[in-house]
Amino acid sequence: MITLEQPLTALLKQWEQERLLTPLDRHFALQMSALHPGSNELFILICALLSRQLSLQHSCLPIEQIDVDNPMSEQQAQCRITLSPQEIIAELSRCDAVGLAPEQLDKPLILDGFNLYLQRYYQFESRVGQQLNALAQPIRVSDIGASTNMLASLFAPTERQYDWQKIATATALTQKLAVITGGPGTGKTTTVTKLLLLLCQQETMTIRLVAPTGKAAARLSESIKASKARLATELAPFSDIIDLNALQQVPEEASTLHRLLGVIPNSHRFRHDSDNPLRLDLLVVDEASMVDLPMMYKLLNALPSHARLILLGDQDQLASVEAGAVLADICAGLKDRNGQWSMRYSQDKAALLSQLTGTDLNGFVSESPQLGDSLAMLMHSHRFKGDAGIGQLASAVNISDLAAIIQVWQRGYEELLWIEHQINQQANLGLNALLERSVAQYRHYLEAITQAQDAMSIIDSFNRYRVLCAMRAGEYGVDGINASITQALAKEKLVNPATEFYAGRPVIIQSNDYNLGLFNGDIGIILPDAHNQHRLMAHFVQADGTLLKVLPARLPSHDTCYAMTVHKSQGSEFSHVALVMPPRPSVAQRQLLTKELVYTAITRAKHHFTCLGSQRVFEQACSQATLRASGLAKRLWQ
Ligand SMILES: Nc1ncnc2c1ncn2[C@@H]1O[C@H](COP(=O)(O)OP(=O)(O)OP(=O)(O)O)[C@@H](O)[C@H]1O
Repeated sequence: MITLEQPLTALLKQWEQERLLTPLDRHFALQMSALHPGSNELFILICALLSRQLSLQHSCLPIEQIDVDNPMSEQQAQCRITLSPQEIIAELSRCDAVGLAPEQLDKPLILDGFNLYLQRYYQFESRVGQQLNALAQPIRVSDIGASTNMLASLFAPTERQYDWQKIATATALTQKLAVITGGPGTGKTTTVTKLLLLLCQQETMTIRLVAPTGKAAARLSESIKASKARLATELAPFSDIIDLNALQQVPEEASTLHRLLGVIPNSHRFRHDSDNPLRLDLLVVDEASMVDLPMMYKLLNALPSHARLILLGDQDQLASVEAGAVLADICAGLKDRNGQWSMRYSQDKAALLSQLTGTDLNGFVSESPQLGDSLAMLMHSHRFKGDAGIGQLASAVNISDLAAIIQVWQRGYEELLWIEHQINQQANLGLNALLERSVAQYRHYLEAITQAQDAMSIIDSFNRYRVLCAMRAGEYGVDGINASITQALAKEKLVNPATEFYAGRPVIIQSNDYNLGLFNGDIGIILPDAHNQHRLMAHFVQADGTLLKVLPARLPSHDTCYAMTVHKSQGSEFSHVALVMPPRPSVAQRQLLTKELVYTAITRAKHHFTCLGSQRVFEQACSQATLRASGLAKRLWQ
């Protein structure tokens, strides 16, 4: 069944030392074996593999994907499974600890076809699938003529064959669940603002706006405010058809998902759940790609049965930090075999949308539309004009087109800068060049502090530039780059890092502190207090745009933030982004370097994108797509 070069317990220990397993993975496997006496070595190995899958953010272990000749993918292949996947399944089915879905759900492990789950993750995934399928139902439009007129006023005719923003608005108007996806600047916020305006004209409803992090919530508030202001002017000529007073009912304040659901201190549960549903009629969730599977489960459970749900996000961005890739799974059914996106409507939906938008959508009718009626994709970026370097680079990376990527770099756009690692015996000249540029960029906000400018404008100035790293640890990770930038700034006498908290030190919060109102990912700067110049306070801009001041000693766990991970940058934008990729990544680091990571970093930049890297590593990263094992796409699309 399994051949081993050493006893399995010794191998597990060795794999932990080699970092192929986490201590938790090994303990989980041993604990499962202790709880289920008589379990064989195959079972223990499979438990370790399953736990490792979860540590790597997969939702399950697809048995077919186990490399039986080298299940742990270690260099010396000291373990072999002598069974086929079918035989492994048969063997697991006989284990007391394994239940077969959908009947035996009271066992710690659940086998669903070829996928093995921890019971909790099976519950998350199957319930999220059920809830999304149940939500994806049509809502009757009472006056189609009036809605058609309003849509025509909201969206000026375009030269393009399809106005996807208009189609997305019509989709969300007529469907209880709407998922509006698209890259940066494709108009997700503009579209949702128009939709909310339309709905607010038709009925009074309680609408809530949320995002996964405080930063993303603050950005959503800002975008909705800006979008409302633009609409008020743009739509003035149509005031006979559209009641612009309804714009006032469109909310501007966005909160975090945690705050919406109501955190219970020291508990994984929230105040709102199926027994105590949220009090709202419509919920908009921005940056939905950041929402992980357990969070989506809790959110859907707390949604009242009558409520509409609108998910906004970019399905091509990095998947959530925790398990799952819910948004990508929701969108998966729209991708054909060649990787091209295409809509997938039922006959009725295509007819209704065609009528409402005046665009013939019958070419997108599918015999098995599944979730397709709830999906809308915005395919045209208004931020990156067709010929702009950042937009072109992002698109080429997104489809892993190496020839196009090289061409974009070679065209020499002013907004793109490539810095190659140049390591000699003394130094890395590439790194030095990046540090020099970072000093020049950060100099602006640090000089603003000496000029005693107000905290808001200092924070604003700081937020124009950011260094992003692929990982935390190491010389080219957040830790190393932060140390190097601090040193470079100190050398220029722009900061004095002699003490832990010095004027100008930017900090990023690493955990939630509900009493202080500070959340994981919040970024602030240590500055002299305006009321007492001798006292240093950490200054943060909150989701509602107001300033929060906290005594540095009271800050929850935090780090310096001249550089931050690409993961933590999701939901933020900067005028200038500099991405640092390691020159010689280890095997573990190479797994992190994916096209989604590079794409997310590039699309955080509004005007300039710099990359410190080596061409080979950049190309390898762009060729590697994130794969998250999950059964959700199948539950939604088959
Ligand atoms: N149909 C349009 N025609 C012209 N400009 C547009 C259109 N839609 C959006 N824009 C502009 O494009 C910019 C981005 O729009 P918006 O903020 O709605 O996009 P988004 O997809 O939400 O962006 P992000 O990725 O930043 O969240 C805004 O300046 C907006 O005014």
